Amino acid sequence: MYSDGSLKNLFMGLQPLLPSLLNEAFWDQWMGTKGVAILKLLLSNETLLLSGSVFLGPSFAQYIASVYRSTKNFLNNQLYVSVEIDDMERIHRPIAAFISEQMESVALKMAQGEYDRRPSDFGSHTRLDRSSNNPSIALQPVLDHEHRFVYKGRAFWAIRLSEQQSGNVTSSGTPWSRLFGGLQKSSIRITMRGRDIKVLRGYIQEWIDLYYAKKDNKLVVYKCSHGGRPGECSWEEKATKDIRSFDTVILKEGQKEDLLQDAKDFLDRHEWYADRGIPYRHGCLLSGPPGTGKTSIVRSLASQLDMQLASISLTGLNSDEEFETMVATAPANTILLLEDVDHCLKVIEDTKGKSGTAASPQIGHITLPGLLNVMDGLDMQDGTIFFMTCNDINILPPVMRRRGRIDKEVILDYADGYQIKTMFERFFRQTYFDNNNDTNNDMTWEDICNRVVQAIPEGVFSTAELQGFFLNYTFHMDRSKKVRFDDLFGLIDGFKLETQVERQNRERQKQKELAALKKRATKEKKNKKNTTPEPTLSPSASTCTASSTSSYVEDDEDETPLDDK
Ligand SMILES: Nc1ncnc2c1ncn2[C@@H]1O[C@H](COP(=O)(O)OP(=O)(O)OP(=O)(O)O)[C@@H](O)[C@H]1O
Repeated sequence: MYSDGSLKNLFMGLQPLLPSLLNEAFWDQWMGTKGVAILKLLLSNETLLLSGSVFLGPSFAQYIASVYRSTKNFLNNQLYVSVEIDDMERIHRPIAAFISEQMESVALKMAQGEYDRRPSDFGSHTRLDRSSNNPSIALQPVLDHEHRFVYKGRAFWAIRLSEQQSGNVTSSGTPWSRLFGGLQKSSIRITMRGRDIKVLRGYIQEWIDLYYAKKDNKLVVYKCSHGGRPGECSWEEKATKDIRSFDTVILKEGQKEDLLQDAKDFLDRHEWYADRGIPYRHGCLLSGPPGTGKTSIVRSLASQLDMQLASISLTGLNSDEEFETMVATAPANTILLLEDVDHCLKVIEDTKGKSGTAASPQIGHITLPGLLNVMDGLDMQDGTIFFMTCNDINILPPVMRRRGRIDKEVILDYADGYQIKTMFERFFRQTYFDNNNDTNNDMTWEDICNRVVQAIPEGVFSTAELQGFFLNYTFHMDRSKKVRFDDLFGLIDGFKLETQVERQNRERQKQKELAALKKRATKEKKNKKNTTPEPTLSPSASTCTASSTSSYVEDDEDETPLDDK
C-alpha cells in the first residue's frame, strides 16, 4: 500500500528504455541471433504460442509477482522502517491497546471486535459514553489488513499479521507451544516513513508508557501462562485491580507496619548486599489459617511499595527449568507471590516414594531441590521480594525456612480482640453510628465495641469469616432500616455454627483437590517412567537426599547463611 507511489516512480524511470526494447539489435545483443530466431518462431506459430502460454504462463506470472514483491521490499527497506511484535511478547498488549484506540479515529469498513481490556480511562475521549457495567467492545484491525493512522502529525501503518504472514518474529512462545496449545501465532507490524528505526522505537515506547501511565493507582497482577512444553511459558497481565489501601487490611497490632518496614529496609540496602556478594533477594513467609489476610496483605504491600504483583502457581509448572525461567523473567518492579506452598508440598510427600526417586520429590513437575534453588535467588532479578503463603507451616521442611531463603516469617492467625474491634469499627462506626441519630439510644460507641469484643471469642474466627458476618449484618440493617446492634449479639451463636459447617465443607473440597493433584502427579510420573528408560536427576537433585519432606536434608546446609545481616 505505502509503496505504490514509489513503484510508479520506478516504472516512470524505465520509460526511456522502451525504444531500445523495440529494437531487434538490442535482443540480438542479449539473446544471440539463434535465440532471437527461436523466439520469433515461437511467437509466429499459434500452436506453440498457445501451449507455451498454458505451460509457461503461470510460472511467468509467478516470476513477475516475485519481482514485484522484491522490488516492493527493496523500496520499503530504503524508505520505511518497521517493527514487528509477536503476540506472546509482554509489550504486545499495550501496543494492541494503543492501535485499538487509533482505530476509533480511522474510517474503518471492517474491524475485529474484542473484549475491551484497555485501562478504564484509556482513550476515553473516543469511547462510547456508557454507564452500563456490561463488557465493552474494542476494535482491532482485521488480520492481514493494513491501516494508516496519524500520531503527532506522523503517518504510521499498522497491520496484524496472521500466522502465515508473520514469519519474521520469534518470542518466548515458540511455534510448538502454539501447536500444542492450539494457539495461532500472530503479530503486529508497525511501519513508519524514515530511515532510523530508533525514531520508531521512541514512538512505540511512548505508546507503552501511555498505557501504563493510565494504570497508575492500580495494581497490575501478572500470571504465568504455560506453553505445551517445558520451558515454554510467559508472563501475562491478568488483571488490573484497584489499589488495596493499607488501612483496609487488619492484622494483629503492628504486624503490617512491621512487614512494610522490613520490605522498605530491604529495598534500601542494594549496596549492602552487593558489597557482601549476597544475592539481592528477600524471601517472606506468611502462614496462617485460610482467610486471615495473607493474599490481601501482599497485594496491599505491593501498592504501598509502588510495585505490581506476579503470581506463580507451583502446581501448574512443568519443570524446574520453567520455574527458573518464570522467576528470572518476572516483570520488573513486581512482588513474586507463591501461594499455598504447603498444599504443593503435600503433593511432594505423597508422590515421591512411588516414583522410586526419593532424591527428586516433585510438586507436579517441579522438584523440591528446584524450589530451593529458586529460593536461593541466583536466578532472581536483583531486588526481588517474594512472598510464600501457607496454611500449615509444619509441613514446610526446615531447610526451606532456613535464613537466606526465608528472611521474614509472620504468622497470621485467627482474629484477636484488636482485629475484631478494628474490623467492627471499619464496618459500622461511620455509617451506622456517627452518621446515624437513630443508633442505640443510650449506648456509647465504646460500650458497643466492648460488647462485641466480649461476645465474639478471640482466636476462633478468621478475618474473612468476620468480614462475611459483619457484611451480612449491614445488609440486614439496611433492609430493616433500623440500627440496633442488640440483634448482632443474638446472631453470634448461629454464626459460630455456620462457620463450623463452612470450614468442614472447605476442608473436604481441599482434600478433594489435593487427591486430584496427587493422582495427576503420580500418573504423570508413571507415564514418564514408562517412556523414559532411566530417569535422569537434575544436578541439583543429585546433590540432595530426602527421606521425607519434613526431614529433608541438603548437602549445602553449611553454606554461609544470611545471619550476619
Ligand atoms: N486481615 C484481613 N483484613 C482485611 N480483610 C481480610 C483479612 N483477612 C481476610 N480478609 C478478606 O477475606 C478475603 C480472603 O482473604 P485472603 O485471600 O487475603 O486470605 P488468605 O489468608 O490469603 O486465604 P487463603 O489461605 O485461603 O489463601 C478477602 O476478601 C479479604 O478482603
